[in-house]
Amino acid sequence: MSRLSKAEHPDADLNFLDSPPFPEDVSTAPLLRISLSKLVQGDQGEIDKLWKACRELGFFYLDLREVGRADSATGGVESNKLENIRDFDADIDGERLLQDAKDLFEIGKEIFDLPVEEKIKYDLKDQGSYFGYKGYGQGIINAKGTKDRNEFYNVSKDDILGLSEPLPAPELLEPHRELLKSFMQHSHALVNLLLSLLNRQLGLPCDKLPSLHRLASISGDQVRWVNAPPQPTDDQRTALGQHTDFGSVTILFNRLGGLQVLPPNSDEWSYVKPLRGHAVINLGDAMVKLTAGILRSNIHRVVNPPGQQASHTRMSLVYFARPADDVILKALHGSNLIDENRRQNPETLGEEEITSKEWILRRALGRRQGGDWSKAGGTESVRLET
Ligand SMILES: O=C(O)CCC(=O)C(=O)O
Ligand SMILES: [Fe+2]
Repeated sequence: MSRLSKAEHPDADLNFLDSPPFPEDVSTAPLLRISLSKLVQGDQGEIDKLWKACRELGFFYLDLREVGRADSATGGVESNKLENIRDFDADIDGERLLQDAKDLFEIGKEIFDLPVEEKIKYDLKDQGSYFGYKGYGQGIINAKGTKDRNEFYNVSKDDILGLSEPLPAPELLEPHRELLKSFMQHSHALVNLLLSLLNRQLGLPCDKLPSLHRLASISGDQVRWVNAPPQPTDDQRTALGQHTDFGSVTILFNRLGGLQVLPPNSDEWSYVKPLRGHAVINLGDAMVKLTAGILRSNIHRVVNPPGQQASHTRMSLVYFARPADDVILKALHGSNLIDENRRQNPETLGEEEITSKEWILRRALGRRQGGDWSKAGGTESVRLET
């Protein structure tokens, strides 16, 4: 684990050294930078920043550097500092997550390098599943049915943890199941830390949000690699159409730019500049529904990388945490803040009885070719003032 002092980690050092630079002259979104190290120490100022980020933009950077297993297991996340954080604290390890992500980027390249005939064997859409492969142009980016410009490979958490039958997968993934497991466990530990902190800010009964997201519950949690080769300069379009994420918390590792958000009260897309040593974290629709709109799931999309990065293949790695399959996505009881918001906004929020599983399937498959776009919408319309 690296043990560099802050002085050796100046902010100027946040660029990826092996990629062309992110341009200076494009507008970037004002994501707050939150320190995992401070969160695990229970620093109230940092927790306030997290709360603000989750309410206002729904996106933030999490600085994962300098947090190793030892910090969380012994000194950092002590139960007297952060109640509710017990069973998963030993898995909070930012440095390990960064290393796993780096290793998984290499595996991602091998997967996408496979011949298309091999990759499409793992497209499981016709079996009603969103796990496995989605080919280039097999998703749609708008109501007109315009094809996307990327490919995905999705791996189910339940498959890797042995909670469900293994899905068909390329042979080259087999030796890397332990790596995937480690990445999933460490990502999930972060998710639970964030959910515990939000649970407290919301005034929910102890452990409510984490209890809907147990690592061992059957859920739609998944790792996704996204791959987008450079687009011709005279024919560029959105690679991944604008959307909100379906689930609860998304942990995203990016190296090249291209991700854009539409900040609240703005009609201009802004880039999210990738920062070394950081993950980009965003909340999804489930958090909006469970909190009656207190938390925000912001619209985002992916375009061709900007500036000198445009001629490079863009790959990203994502962990999507979602509520357990059987959780009904309705406002939770037991928080005055949520009750108040529900009372104030009864018609915007709706109270549809839909389980997490149905919601994800409807949204994910609605954005595939031949899917029902009209049913693929998320919580974009829930735009409450904070
Ligand atoms: O590739 C990215 O930066 C974002 C991907 C994304 O938004 C998604 O897969 O939901
Ligand atoms: Fe997304």
